[in-house]
Amino acid sequence: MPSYVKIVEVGVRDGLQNEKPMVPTAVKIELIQRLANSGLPVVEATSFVSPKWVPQLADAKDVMAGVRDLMAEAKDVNSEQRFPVLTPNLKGFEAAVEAGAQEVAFFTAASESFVKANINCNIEESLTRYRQICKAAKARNIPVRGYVSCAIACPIEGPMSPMEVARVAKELFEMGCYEISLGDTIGVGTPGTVLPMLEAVLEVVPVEHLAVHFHDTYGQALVNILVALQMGVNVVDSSVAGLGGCPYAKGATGNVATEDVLYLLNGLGIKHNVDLKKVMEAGDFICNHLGKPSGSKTAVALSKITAAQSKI
Ligand SMILES: CC(C)(COP(=O)([O-])OP(=O)([O-])OC[C@H]1O[C@@H](n2cnc3c(N)ncnc32)[C@H](O)[C@@H]1OP(=O)([O-])[O-])[C@@H](O)C(=O)NCCC(=O)NCCSC(=O)C[C@@](C)(O)CC(=O)[O-]
Repeated sequence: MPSYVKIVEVGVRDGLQNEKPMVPTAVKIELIQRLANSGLPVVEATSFVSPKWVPQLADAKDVMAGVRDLMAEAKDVNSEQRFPVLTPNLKGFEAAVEAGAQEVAFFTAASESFVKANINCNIEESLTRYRQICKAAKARNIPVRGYVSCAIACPIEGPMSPMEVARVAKELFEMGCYEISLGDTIGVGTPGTVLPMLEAVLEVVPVEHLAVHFHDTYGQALVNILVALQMGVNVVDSSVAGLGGCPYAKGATGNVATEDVLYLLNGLGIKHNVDLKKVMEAGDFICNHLGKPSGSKTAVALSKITAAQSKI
C-alpha cells in the first residue's frame, strides 16, 4: 500500500462537461480556486476541445485567464500545484499553451467505437495526433498526461480486453506521457475485472506512471481503488461531489467523489495533504449552483452530523 496518494481532481472538467445548462465562467473559476485552496495537488481546469462537441467548455480560454492567477499564487508559495487541461489535437494544444496552460492531457481509449464517438478518429490516428502533441510539448517542456478510456468496458462494444488496454497504455507511455490514467468510463468494473486489467498494464507500464480513474455507476469505485492501491498505484482521479457522467452511456454516473476517496485514505492512514472540509465546502458551492444534491456519501453523512451538532 502506498504511504501517500496524489489526488487528481477532475470535477471541473470531467464533471461539468456533462452539465447541459451553461455554468458561468466565474463559477468555474471560483470552484477551481476553492478546490486549490483545499490543498489538492492537481485540479484539471478545462478542455481545449471543439465547442461544437462540448459546448459547456467553450470558455476554456477565459477559465485559463482565472487559472493563471492561481498558478502565479502557487508559484509564490512554492507550491507544486498544477492545473492541466485536455487537448485532443495540435490545435487544442496550441490554444492551451497560448492561454497559459503549463500541463496538458489527451485521451484515447481501448475501444475503436468509443474513440470514434469521442474524438472522431480511430485509435491509431489518435496516437499519431498525440505523438505530434508530445513532440510539441517536449520542445516547450510541458508535461503530458494520457488517458485510456474504456479500460474495463465500452458503452458501445462491451467488455474490453486487458491486453488491448495495456497496448494503448504502453503506446502513451512510450510516446512520453509521464502518467497514464486508466478510465473505467462507465463505472462497470469490479475487482474481478479491474485486477486482470491492472495486471496486464503493469506488465508494460511501471506502476509509478499509472493512475486510476473510476466512475461510480455501480458503487464499485472505492473497492476498485483499494485494489489499485494494493497493487501499488498511488494516483487517483476523483471528482468533487461525484460530479459527472458519460455522454455516450445513459445512466452512467460521475467519477468517484473526492470526499469519499479522502475518507477512505484517512481510514487507511494514507497521507494526501487535502483538507476534506474545504473540499466539502467546494462541493456545496457547486451543488448549490447546479441545484443538485452531492453525489458524495461522505459529504452527505458529515453534513448531517454537523447540522445535528449545530442544533445541540
Ligand atoms: C477532436 C475533435 C476536435 C475532432 O472533431 P472533428 O469534427 O473531427 O474536427 P475537425 O478537425 O474536422 O474540425 C472541425 C471543426 O472543429 C474545430 N476544432 C478542431 N479541433 C479543435 C479544438 N481543439 N478546439 C476548438 N475547435 C477545434 C475546427 O477548427 C473545425 O471548426 P470549423 O471550421 O467547423 O468552425 C472533437 O471530436 C472534439 O473536440 N472532441 C472532444 C470530446 C471530449 O472532450 N470528450 C470528453 C473528454 S474525454 C473523457 O471525458 C473521458 C475521460 C478523459 O474523463 C476518461 C474516462 O472517464 O474514461
